[in-house]
Amino acid sequence: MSERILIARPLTREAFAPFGDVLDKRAEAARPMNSGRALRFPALAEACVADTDGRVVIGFVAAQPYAMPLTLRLVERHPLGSQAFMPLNGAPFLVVVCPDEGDRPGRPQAFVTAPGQGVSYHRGTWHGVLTPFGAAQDFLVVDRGGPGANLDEHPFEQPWRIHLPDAPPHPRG
Ligand SMILES: NC(=O)N[C@@H](O)C(=O)O
Ligand code: NI
Repeated sequence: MSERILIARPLTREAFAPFGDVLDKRAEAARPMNSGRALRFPALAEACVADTDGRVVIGFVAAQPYAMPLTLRLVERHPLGSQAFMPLNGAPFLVVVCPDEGDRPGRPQAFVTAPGQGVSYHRGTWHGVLTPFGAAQDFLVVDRGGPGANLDEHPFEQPWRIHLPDAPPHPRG
């Protein structure tokens, strides 16, 4: 069976809207604060928890890079809360999401963030795990803490090979 190949495309708010929010201060009207010595971008997204036992937590992830093209073998979702990743450096990273089709992930969609962008997955969005490439990357993560099962995983019978844009699936020539 031939490989299933996907080419990632640049992340846009519109394309990502069914899956989550793009954290991008450029898309927000800034408000001056502290007597104008600082600018606040008030709400890039809203963190949510779906249950009273949950709470929103802020964490830190030091993530190792993945080789590209990525072999995507599994996606996951968090049914009890949203999950946001904001890189602490200006490097892009790979984001893979899937629509939900009858409680199973549909065809993946792959995106590459612009430098300085982060993402916040809506509660229950199927997504690949955090995927830096090229170099290790640190992230702030905002998601749900608390008791209960907040992780569903779905392994693919056949993996996907995900290529970065303008990286041909097969070398030319
Ligand atoms: N498990 C965890 O904190 N990370 C994953 O959910 C992920 O999306 O990378
Ligand atoms: Ni996750």
